[in-house]
Amino acid sequence: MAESFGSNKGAERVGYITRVQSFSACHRLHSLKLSDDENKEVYGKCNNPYGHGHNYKVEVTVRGKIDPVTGMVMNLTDLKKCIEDVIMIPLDHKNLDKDVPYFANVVSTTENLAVYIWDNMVKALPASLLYEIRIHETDKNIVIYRGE
Ligand SMILES: Nc1nc2c(c(=O)[nH]1)N=C([C@H](O)[C@H](O)COP(=O)(O)OP(=O)(O)OP(=O)(O)O)CN2
Ligand SMILES: [Zn+2]
Repeated sequence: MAESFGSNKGAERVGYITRVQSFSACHRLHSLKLSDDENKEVYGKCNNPYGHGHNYKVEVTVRGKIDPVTGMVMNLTDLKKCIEDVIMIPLDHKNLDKDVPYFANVVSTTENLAVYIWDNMVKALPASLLYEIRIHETDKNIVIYRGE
């Protein structure tokens, strides 16, 4: 009976670890596939030609086996370095639409920002570890992307 409380689960335990990173950037929601009037209609105030800013908060979650020797899914210090390379250097204090080539013809919605971060984080992390990118665009607007 006592075994069912965790002592006999075998060697493999799976854990999820998350690191949170904030960054500031400005953008404008504007689709090259829509007319100016359609853009105004779809994006409203967020289509303002002079843009607007956000203090984004990104949660990067990795999932994997808890190494029985190190006790870690991965070293959070290594995850911190990946976040610096993938999020902070290219995005912090940037104009997403003008400074980040990816958004030259991709609308800088938070959904697309999550895809951008996912695609680059996947390349920076060991294989199969990335589980979720969660972005708080504002206190009220949250986007989740899991690579689907
Ligand atoms: N599906 C999406 N919809 C919207 C996005 C987005 O990225 N994906 N983005 C925006 C605007 O860029 C902007 O972020 C909206 O800001 P705002 O309306 O000010 O944010 P809040 O809703 O949190 O503010 P309120 O205080 O409630 O007005 C719009 N849509
Ligand atoms: Zn916005």
